[in-house]
Amino acid sequence: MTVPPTIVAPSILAADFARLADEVRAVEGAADWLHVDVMDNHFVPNLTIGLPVVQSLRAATQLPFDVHLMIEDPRRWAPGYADAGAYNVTFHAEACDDPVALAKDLRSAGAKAGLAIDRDTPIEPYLELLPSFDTLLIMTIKAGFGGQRFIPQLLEKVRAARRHVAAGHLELRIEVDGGIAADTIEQAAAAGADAFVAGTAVYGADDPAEAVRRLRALAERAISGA
Ligand SMILES: O=C(CO)[C@@H](O)[C@H](O)COP(=O)(O)O
Ligand SMILES: [Co+2]
Repeated sequence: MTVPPTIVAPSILAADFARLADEVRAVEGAADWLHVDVMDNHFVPNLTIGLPVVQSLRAATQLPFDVHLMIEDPRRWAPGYADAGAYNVTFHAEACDDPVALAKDLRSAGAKAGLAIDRDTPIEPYLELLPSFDTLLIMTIKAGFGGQRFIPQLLEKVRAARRHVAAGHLELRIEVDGGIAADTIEQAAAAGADAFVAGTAVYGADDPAEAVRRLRALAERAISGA
């Protein structure tokens, strides 16, 4: 698989769940990854979908799945998503006492491994773990719900992560998630993010595929400094 320089990942949390396969196909050809938010009503106070839905959806699209686990006990559940064909499986640092061991399990199961950092979690303690990961997901809201307002102060974590990645020559995606839209994506890209989750901004648009293309163009313009 060729690796695009900028990833846009529509979050199906903002899609119409009664028409999920159609909603996914609406962004196929425009999106790079499909972001799948799994919530268990314990780690976050919201409940979404789980493994059976991901397994069924896997057959409905060619898009790589970017699974974002907002669950307790990710060591029990995360490898199942890799087995179901997820491209990238991201779990929260706050929910896991041995993130490096789980990253190894995910890679052994054939997936990329992602570490997520919620709004109130500092990034510094996790920087030294990053060589074990393929993706670092930095929440730009408090995890749990779509449609929240982007918190620009959280981009300081993105800047710190980008500096660390550059200094260590790490191969790591820095993904931002929460409130990413046409008026916020450029700041996130300029701070050093290169993967962008967007739920409301994509599925709330009249033309979701066009919304994805527009977001990517804005991010690429900010990254190139144009
Ligand atoms: O993980 C989450 C929410 O916890 C996100 O992936 C949201 O689904 C993003 O939605 P928008 O903020 O783009 O509406
Ligand atoms: Co998410």
